[in-house]
Order: sequence, then structure tokens, then C-alpha cells
Amino acid sequence: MTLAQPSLTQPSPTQPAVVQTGLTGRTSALDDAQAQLAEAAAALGYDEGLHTMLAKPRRELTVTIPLRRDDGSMQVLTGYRVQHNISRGPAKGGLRYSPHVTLDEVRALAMWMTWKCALLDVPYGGAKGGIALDPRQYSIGELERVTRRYTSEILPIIGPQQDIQAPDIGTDERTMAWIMDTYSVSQGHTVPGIVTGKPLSLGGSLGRASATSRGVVHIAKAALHSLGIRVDGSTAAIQGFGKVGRDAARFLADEGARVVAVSDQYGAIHRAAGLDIHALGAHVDTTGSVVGFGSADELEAADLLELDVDLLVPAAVEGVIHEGNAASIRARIIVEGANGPTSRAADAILASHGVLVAPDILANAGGVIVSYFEWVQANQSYRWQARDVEARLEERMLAAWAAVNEHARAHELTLRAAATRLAVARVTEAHRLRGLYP
Ligand SMILES: NC(=O)C1=CN([C@@H]2O[C@H](COP(=O)(O)OP(=O)(O)OC[C@H]3O[C@@H](n4cnc5c(N)ncnc54)[C@H](OP(=O)(O)O)[C@@H]3O)[C@@H](O)[C@H]2O)C=CC1
Ligand SMILES: O=C(O)CCC(=O)C(=O)O
Repeated sequence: MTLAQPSLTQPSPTQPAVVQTGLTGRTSALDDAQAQLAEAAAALGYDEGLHTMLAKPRRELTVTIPLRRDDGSMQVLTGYRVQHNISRGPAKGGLRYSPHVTLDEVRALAMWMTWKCALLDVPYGGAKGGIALDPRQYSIGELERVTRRYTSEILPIIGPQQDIQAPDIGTDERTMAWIMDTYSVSQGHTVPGIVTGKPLSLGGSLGRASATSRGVVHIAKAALHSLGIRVDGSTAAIQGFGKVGRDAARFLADEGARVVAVSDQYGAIHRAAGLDIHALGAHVDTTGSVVGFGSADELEAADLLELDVDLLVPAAVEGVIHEGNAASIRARIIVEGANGPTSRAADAILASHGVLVAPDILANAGGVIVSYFEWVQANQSYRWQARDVEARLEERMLAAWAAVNEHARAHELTLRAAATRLAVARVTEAHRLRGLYP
């Protein structure tokens, strides 16, 4: 099987220790998500009943996952699947493996998936899943056993028309292949539509692995253009060098942007003349980290967020731009590759400083758009060409960018407030039409 990423396990001996970057002062992702919804619900004139219905997840499942470790010991892990809303179609969203996963985090991520799918008009509700574990501490065999057992435990609520998973932090196409196999065995036949982001040879879509990054770059280019900044020669800093950050860096560099800094969990690197992203990719494949890349200087990881650049792309975790550092952000544009990287308090500060923030539910929607294309291809048993996938992705991203900007201008809103209101109104409309909220 071809893997999009190097192995998730077994840290290289050259890797330094993990540093928790820029997390001081972060608020809870769920508080942020709920506050965004509350603002939209108030602006749309919703009563308390409707607001509460939209605020509460439709279904939540917490599962216990016993794992026999390779050394024979037994460990018990906890996993979650939250289906926030299913009014517009099957629940859809990624599966995260991280030691920081909590039920509240998964609830927030599931809610953002609902708004993202509605905003981009893909016929899904929103969901997210997670297992509290650090994948680097487990062998491939252990990760396979955990994934299969988690899938078995959540079988009652998943299905290709019920809830479809995809990769997120710490998971990849191999994880999706294990889920697909476990689910298919339970059904007695192959069910490719149970997951997206799976390997091409199992029915994955051309263009899915890089879709989130491509979408981020479509929005970044549109945002730069809107401020009259040429992409060619613009400067960018990217936090996170995983599935989203790495290809975003590559595509930006291919467009002529100067990617001056990138980071991962181990630290950050900087080169004012621009990093050689292709050489950096080779370094990361060998060592497992951006740290130690010879043609760059080391940088305090938190300082990456405060560099004087045209474009900042947070592509790692939630809450990294917060009340404590928002006033120090010098980027003119933030394009949220990650989900929830900017806290509510930070949003207000950035707006007052004139920083243009392209919100997560718009900026990183390329992944779920091509997941939708992958699911359609599975349902049709027909593979699309890469150029069709990419043209349709671009068309949807730019249409959503235009709609959000138009709404923001018409109502004097930030892009996040505009995007959230548009999405919440679409979800409510689905409820109304179905008669669930007469
Ligand atoms: N994959 C997808 O299709 C989509 C992902 N997203 C969102 O994008 C974000 C990244 O996801 P993805 O790229 O898939 O995940 P990956 O696991 O592939 O990569 C995550 C990256 O973030 C780095 N990282 C983690 N914590 C920190 C930190 N505190 N400071 C700096 N870097 C950090 C990791 O470092 P290291 O390499 O050292 O582990 C890694 O480089 C998440 O918010 C996810 O929800 C959104 C839409 C779709
Ligand atoms: O591709 C998908 O289905 C969802 C990706 C995801 O988890 C996200 O957009 O946050």
C-alpha cells in the first residue's frame, strides 16, 4: 500500500522532544464553537429551543477499547464518535488520534463539520471521532488492533449512508483501509463508501490526499488577491507540517510564494529567503521532523505565529492564536488550515487590528469536498480523472469564498461570522423543510 505520509509510529532517534507551542492562554474549542453558534443564532433571530437543538449533538458514543500491547500487557483506551447534526445527510467527519482528544474537543470538531458541510453545500451532516492516544507510542500492529476494535465498537452508528469517517490528526489512508476492512467484514461484502481518504487501490479518489491543502491555497490566493497582494513574491509562515501544512507549503511555493517558516510538534525553522520545501520534505521523511533542516535557522515555535508575513497558515491544532498572542500577530491574512486555531477572544483582537481571517469552515473545506467526490465515486463505482476532481474542488471553494465575502460585506461582518450565519441558516432550513422544527 502506498502511504501519503511516513509512518505514524516509531519516532526517529534524531527527533528532539515535543514542545507544546503557542498553547498558553488557549480556551476550550467547545466554548469557542458554542459562542460562534450563539452569535449566529442571535443574529438570525432564533428562539432558545432552536438554538439549543443546533447546539446539542444528535448522537454521541463513548467506547472503551481494550488493547493487547506487543509486550503482552493490557491497556484500556477511550474513543469517541459524535454526530452533531444529520439533517442535511449522513454524518461526515474525520477520526483523530492524539493524546489531547477529549469528548468536548470532539463535540466542537463535529459541530464545525456540520457548518462546513452546509457552507460548501455538500449533502452531509457533521461528525468527528477520536481516540486519546499518541500514535507515535504504538507499533503499526497495535494501531491496527486499536482501529479495528474502535470500528467494531462504533458499528451500530456508522454506515455509508449513516456516518462516514476520514483522516484527521494522527490518522491516514492506512487507518481508513483498516476501518473499511473491519466494516466490510461485518457486512459480508466490500463497502468502499464507509470511509473516505482511503488508498487509491481500494477506491480512494485522485486528489483527496492533497485536497485540504489545495483548498487552503485557493482561499489563500483569493485572500491575497482581495488585498491587492501578488501571490508570486508574497511571504508565508505555516504552523504544522502534516497532511495539511506540508502540501499547503508545497503548493504555495509552487505558486511563487516565499514560505519563510514552518513548524511541527518538535519546533520551528526559518529562512528569510524562503525554504526549499521539496528538500525540506525529504528531510522530514528521513528524520521525522522539520527541526535540523540544514538550510534554515531554528526559531522559537511560538514566534512563528508572530512573524511579519503576508500569510499565516495555522495547520496544526486548536486554540494556538489566543488572547495572549493575537495582538502580536503581524500577518495580514490568516488562512485556517486547522480547525479552531483562533479563539473567540483572538478573533475580536484580530478584527480590530484589520487582520483578514479566512475561517476554518471555509478555508479547510477542500478535504471534505473531495471526500464527497470520493463517496460519489464509490456509489457510482466509477473513478473520476484528477483534472475533474481538481476543477470541481476549485469551483466550489471559490464559489463559497465569493458567497461568504458578499454576505460579510452586505452585513459588515467578519468572514467567520458571515460563514457561520450562512451555514447555520442552511442547516435550519433543512430542519424546517423536513418538518422536524415546524
Ligand atoms: N487531513 C485533513 O484532510 C483535514 C485536516 N484538518 C485539520 O487540519 C489540522 C491538521 O491536520 P492534519 O494535517 O491532517 O494532521 P497531521 O497529523 O497530518 O499533522 C498535524 C501537524 O501538526 C503538527 N503539530 C501538532 N501540534 C503542534 C503544535 N502545537 N505546534 C506546531 N505543530 C504542531 C504535527 O507535528 P508532528 O509532525 O511533529 O506530529 C503535524 O506536523 C487539524 O486541525 C485538522 O483537524 C481540516 C480539514 C481536513
Ligand atoms: O474529509 C472528511 O470527511 C472530513 C475531514 C475533516 O475531518 C475536516 O474537514 O475537519
